[in-house]
Amino acid sequence: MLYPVAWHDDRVSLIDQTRLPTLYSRVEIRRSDDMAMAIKTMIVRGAPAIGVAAAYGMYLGAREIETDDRAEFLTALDGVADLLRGTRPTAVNLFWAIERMLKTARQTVGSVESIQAVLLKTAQEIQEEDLRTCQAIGDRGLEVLPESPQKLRILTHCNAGALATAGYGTALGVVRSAWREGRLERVYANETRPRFQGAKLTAWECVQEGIPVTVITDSMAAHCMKEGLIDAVVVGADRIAANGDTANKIGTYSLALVARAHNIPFFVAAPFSTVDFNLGDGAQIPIEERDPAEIYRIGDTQLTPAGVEFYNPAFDVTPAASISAIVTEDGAIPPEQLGGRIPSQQNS
Ligand SMILES: CSC[C@H]1O[C@H](OP(=O)(O)O)[C@H](O)[C@@H]1O
Repeated sequence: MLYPVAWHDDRVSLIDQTRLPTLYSRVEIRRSDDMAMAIKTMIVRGAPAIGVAAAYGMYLGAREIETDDRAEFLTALDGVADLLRGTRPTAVNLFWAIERMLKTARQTVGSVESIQAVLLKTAQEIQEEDLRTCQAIGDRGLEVLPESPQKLRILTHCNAGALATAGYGTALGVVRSAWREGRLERVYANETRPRFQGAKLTAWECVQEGIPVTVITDSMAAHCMKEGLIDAVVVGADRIAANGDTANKIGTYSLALVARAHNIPFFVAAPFSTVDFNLGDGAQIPIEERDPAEIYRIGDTQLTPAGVEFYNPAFDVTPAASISAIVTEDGAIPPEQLGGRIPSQQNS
């Protein structure tokens, strides 16, 4: 099993996803500011993985606070939360994980040391919960994939795999479950400009497990669907509004429109924890804009002339009406029914 975030004795170990696929390496994180930087620079990325990393970042920050005074400790912990909140704005998992750690600290009676101990345990619970959730999503996805005598060809976008979660993956979790059950012919992986998460990360995960994978450029996806090469599209999510509108990697929206035009089922695979029931629709989802250098530079190669301007939104929002179903750990839900599933206390 692939774990992008792992706790070892006194530190967090992250797979450095900026070095894959050419180099598998792990970065050791001992401080909250280093964890914040790791999230911002996408050493660790993917909504659930970001939530797990932020939870450990909260513990690392709590460990740095040198006071025995409870009030002083909780005030300083708020500062750690602000540091981590400032990393990336779209993945809701980051924010609920931070809030859950803060709530745990406030509700824990006893010494600062005892609060710190509970915070580490809570971060580990968030990680373990996400792994179980992803495995459930993967298996529940089997219930909605097209029934076919032939094995399926599933198109996915970006990386919603083990690398983007505590392990196993959401969209790629569905792929893993289909592969395990002998229902998958191959994955078509959109390369996913500008950071190439599909070409670099999804393809790497598939190759590690012997899952046949065809990498295509984003601009080829519509042609592949039109040519009958794709049986289903399964993607992840960074934040889902209560009406089912879904924010995911830039390029997801156009995939959904083309899939619908060709009557190809389009599924979002995501844990309930990615649903932000505080947002009525997708227009309210904050969309991260990243460094334009991601567009104009690949390695040492400059792609554009001087004098041009850039626009680099990292996500777009797919309307609920373009989504066939949202596959959660509790099964597939028509997006329009999501609002009726508000949990008693979301991510408490
Ligand atoms: C399992 S959801 C992963 C989700 O996060 C990715 O974004 P990024 O690589 O920028 O963190 C992408 O939207 C994936 O679908």
